[in-house]
Amino acid sequence: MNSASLTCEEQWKALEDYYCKNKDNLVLKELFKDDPERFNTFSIKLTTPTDGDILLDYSKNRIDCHVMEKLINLAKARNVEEYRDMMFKGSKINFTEDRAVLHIALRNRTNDPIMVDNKDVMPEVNAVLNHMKEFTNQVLSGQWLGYTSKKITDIVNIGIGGSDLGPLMVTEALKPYNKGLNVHFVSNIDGTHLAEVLKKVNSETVLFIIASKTFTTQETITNATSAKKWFLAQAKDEGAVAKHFVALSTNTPKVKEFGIDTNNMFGFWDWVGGRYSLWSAIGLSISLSIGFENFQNLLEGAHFLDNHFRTAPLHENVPVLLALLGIWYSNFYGCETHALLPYDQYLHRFAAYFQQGDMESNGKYVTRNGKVVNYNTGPIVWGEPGTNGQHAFYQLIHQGTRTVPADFIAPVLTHNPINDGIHHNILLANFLAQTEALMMGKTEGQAKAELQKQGLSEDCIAYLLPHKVFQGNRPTNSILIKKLTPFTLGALIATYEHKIFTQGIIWGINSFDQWGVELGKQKSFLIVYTYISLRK
Ligand SMILES: O=P(O)(O)OC[C@H]1O[C@@](O)(CO)[C@@H](O)[C@@H]1O
Repeated sequence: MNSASLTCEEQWKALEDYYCKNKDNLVLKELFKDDPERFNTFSIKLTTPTDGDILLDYSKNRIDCHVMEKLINLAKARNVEEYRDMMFKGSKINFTEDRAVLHIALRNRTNDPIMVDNKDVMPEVNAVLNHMKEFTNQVLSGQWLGYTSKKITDIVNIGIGGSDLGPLMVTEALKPYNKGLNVHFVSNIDGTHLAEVLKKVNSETVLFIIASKTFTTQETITNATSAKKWFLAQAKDEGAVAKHFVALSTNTPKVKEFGIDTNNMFGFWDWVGGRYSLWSAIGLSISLSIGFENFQNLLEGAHFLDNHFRTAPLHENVPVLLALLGIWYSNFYGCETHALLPYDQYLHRFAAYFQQGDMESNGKYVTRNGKVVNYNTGPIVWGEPGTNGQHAFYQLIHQGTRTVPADFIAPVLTHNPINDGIHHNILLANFLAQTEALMMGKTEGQAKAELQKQGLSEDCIAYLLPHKVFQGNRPTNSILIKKLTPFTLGALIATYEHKIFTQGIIWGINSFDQWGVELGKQKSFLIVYTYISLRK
């Protein structure tokens, strides 16, 4: 029987059988020795229109062609392609909230109609983009003036989760494109977060952006209320609020109730998930930071990757391959975590962003059929930029008892070639050396030879030797972009969004609701109200 025609269960069993028989035979240094073409076999290059190539090198994974064939067959058996097409068409695949999942519409640069409830969403998407463009240009040109007729110098984005992490990560990543505004983010209910920012801004030249899809999130509304109180204590005029507060939300009544002029509201829709919302009005702080044209380039990059994901065959599909490799480690090697290791300081919030993106999407244990899973779903996602991580946790990655699949990400070119580029050369050397060292390890013979060169006694060598051996065979992906630009960042983020989507479909879970965050919130409300009532 052609293995592609097996059922899901049979495909999963085929992978389990292959894993059990071959898990100890998949030794990377042997696989490379046996196949000089291994890199070419297990790497993919995407050529962008103007921002160079994007390379995925997945050759340093514990796979061979049989594993990849079985994983692709599993994806097919789990109808990944069908669900992908349903998402792009606007089907309500977020089945517990009866919503479409259409962050791809926010960056649908071809403007092809996308229907939700028999209505093309693109006219409204474009209307909000035009409003964002107009407002961005007004603020950056100095046309938009505060209550004392001064231009805006600082923006403060008040939001949390998807209303904070995306704008924060992107504005940090694209700092080289900043147009001059000082950009601040307040998210934590801890008063320290807002207090420290308020020390840095002037009520006459600050613009507060209240970012909240629901406009009911306790942290955000509390922070926004305190910011407004601080502002009015200085401006002393309710009329001044309209010049210094804008809202990003789906909830017009709540925005009005807060006291923000709905002309200063940038809307979006319930089919935009919070953790997928940076492409929407939630991205206003990004647009104000880097300019609307660069925000559009961010959208273009994501759209480029959307087209790749939508059209490339599964075995040449970057997000699908990353997803399947993650499944191979989570569900067969039993790995609990996945590390995102960007070798670029501008991407220092990249892992944090995908902690929500991945863990709030796939941290689920019930399938679309309402059954409790009997397999692992979303991994614990973590990471820090290189080379800092090397001095923090690489000891565990190299010699710990756990296998930590890791994605190494780097730009070939830096924005800051200081000191004749020596810094970037060292950074990239570490990027390359670490993935090789994780793969090759260090044998007892190699470690012994090194110790002997140090002139140590035989007893000392025997004592130290076990600690100096590296088992190696530790899996990594290497992702290289030409340079960190709005386009390549957009493509990179979309890559991981679609990886998460693909894994959720294979696990049969809903990646687009987040009931798990509600329980804690409800209890915190109860405690707050109890505390307040007791104080009276
Ligand atoms: O944008 P908002 O509605 O204020 O929600 C903020 C965040 O809160 C959640 O934890 C959901 O309650 C995240 O999913 C969301 O991004």
